[in-house]
Amino acid sequence: MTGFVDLRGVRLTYGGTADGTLALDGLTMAVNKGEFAAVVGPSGCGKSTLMKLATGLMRPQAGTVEVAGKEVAGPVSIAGMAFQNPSMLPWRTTLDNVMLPLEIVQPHRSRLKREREAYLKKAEDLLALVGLRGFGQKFPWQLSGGMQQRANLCRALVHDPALLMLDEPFGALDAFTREELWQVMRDLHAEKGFTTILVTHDLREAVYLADRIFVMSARPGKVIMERKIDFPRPRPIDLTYEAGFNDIVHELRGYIAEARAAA
Ligand SMILES: Nc1ncnc2c1ncn2[C@@H]1O[C@H](COP(=O)(O)OP(=O)(O)OP(=O)(O)O)[C@@H](O)[C@H]1O
Repeated sequence: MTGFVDLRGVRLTYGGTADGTLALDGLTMAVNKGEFAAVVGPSGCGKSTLMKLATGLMRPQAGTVEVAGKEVAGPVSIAGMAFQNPSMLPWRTTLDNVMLPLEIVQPHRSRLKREREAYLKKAEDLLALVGLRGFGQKFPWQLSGGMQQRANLCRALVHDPALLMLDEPFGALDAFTREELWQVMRDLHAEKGFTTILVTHDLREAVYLADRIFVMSARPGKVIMERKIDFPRPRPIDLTYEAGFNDIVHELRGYIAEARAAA
């Protein structure tokens, strides 16, 4: 069975195949439709590179990358992305930042002028869903880091992507804000049902949010193991303080320590 996101035998070298950096080699993974997948691994193992391949920002030198049954040959328009740095445009209001993908991604781009009111409502509804009701007219620099990251998630989701790619989106936040945002993410995923791939260094974050965790080797990265996470949903945040939860975090930590030692 092929996954909604399907990478097979992928190799990616930066800066020329002869003397470049081999980032990924023999990477194979398949993420099912609607699944919340997390990718963890030693620093520099190629996690961000994997995200660039799955969103079509780069092409592999060997192997195949498919999304929704189609070989990825350019930027994947059904994907939304959010990174550690929200990078909001400071001269646009929060609402206008959230609306930005609609000015770029088809078919929304052609419809935006005609259906502006409906799109505005959609963006405002998303802001409300992440706890930012009434903040649309503020500029990003008037928001806290956690609020900016909430708005960033809205921007990644405003064009209803079937696939959401998250690269360390909560990494720069304090522990309390991070836990709040995990719950926001949990609820958005439950409500919208998009397929998600989350790259994170935070094993608690991975275990709390994911249905399945892919563990990568040290560079050149490949998937060395998959761990299914069966906690029922919706998952209360207190789960992260339970013994069974911490056992899984500890188990994953062991795999990564082994991968680092084998490098
Ligand atoms: N544009 C680039 N040019 C050359 N080498 C690169 C480039 N981007 C990444 N690399 C190298 O490829 C390897 C994988 O990088 P990547 O950023 O994918 O790893 P990562 O797992 O996301 O890292 P981290 O855990 O530190 O965030 C690293 O050795 C990195 O130095």
